[in-house]
Amino acid sequence: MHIAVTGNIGAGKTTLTTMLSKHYGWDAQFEDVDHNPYLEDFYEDMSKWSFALQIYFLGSRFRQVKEIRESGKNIVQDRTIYEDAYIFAENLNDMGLLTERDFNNYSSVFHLMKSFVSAPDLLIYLKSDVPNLVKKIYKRGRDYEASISIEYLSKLNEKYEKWISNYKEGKLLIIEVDDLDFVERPEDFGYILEKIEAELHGLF
Ligand SMILES: Nc1ncnc2c1ncn2[C@@H]1O[C@H](COP(=O)(O)OP(=O)(O)O)[C@@H](O)[C@H]1O
Ligand SMILES: Nc1ncnc2c1ncn2[C@H]1C[C@H](O)[C@@H](COP(=O)(O)O)O1
Repeated sequence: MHIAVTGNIGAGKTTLTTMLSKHYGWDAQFEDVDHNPYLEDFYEDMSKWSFALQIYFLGSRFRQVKEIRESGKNIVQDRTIYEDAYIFAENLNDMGLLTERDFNNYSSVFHLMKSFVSAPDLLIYLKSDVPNLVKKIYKRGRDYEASISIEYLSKLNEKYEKWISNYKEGKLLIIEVDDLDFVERPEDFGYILEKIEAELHGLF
């Protein structure tokens, strides 16, 4: 079983991935954030570092895809390779922060990799509005994320909405998280588990 948790920055992916892996006793796969050699520089100068960061995330995410394929274990994954290409890289290109030449180069590598990628059995989209994302990013308190603008988050949210509304690769569960506190309220976590189990009925 392969479940992936998707959503904008601060939506709660890492938190929910951790909780689900503990609850089901499954392995968790997290994004390469703390040891990422480009992320801090990227937020200081997006135009300069966007290509290097995208290549780094693509490689790191593809390594995860390979591990998921080879391990045969049940896995909960924090963010997918699709988001790097369809959300972040596309948005940086739209914003003029990733040149056409670099975006085309990136996209051709991504499309090659995509042919080796299997979609998760279930994609869980944590849908959140921008003010809530801002609150959560502030609460998490990574210094280098202080420069993230409302405009950047809004554009990413638009990309998420477009991608999710066309997603047909596998089962999809959309959870509106703005009024949920699945950390402090067991009933909210229970609500998410019920939804997951209803979607995966027969696969458990
Ligand atoms: N539903 C929630 N209820 C309460 N706190 C949350 C919730 N989702 C996320 N948080 C908090 O918001 C911050 C960002 O969450 P995180 O899981 O790191 O988001 P993401 O991985 O999507 O960027 C963390 O401090 C986390 O504890
Ligand atoms: N592909 C990406 N391009 C730019 N930035 C990215 C990409 N993937 C992740 N990020 C950033 C966004 C956050 O600052 C950190 C961690 O993501 P999060 O949504 O908080 O788990 O990396």
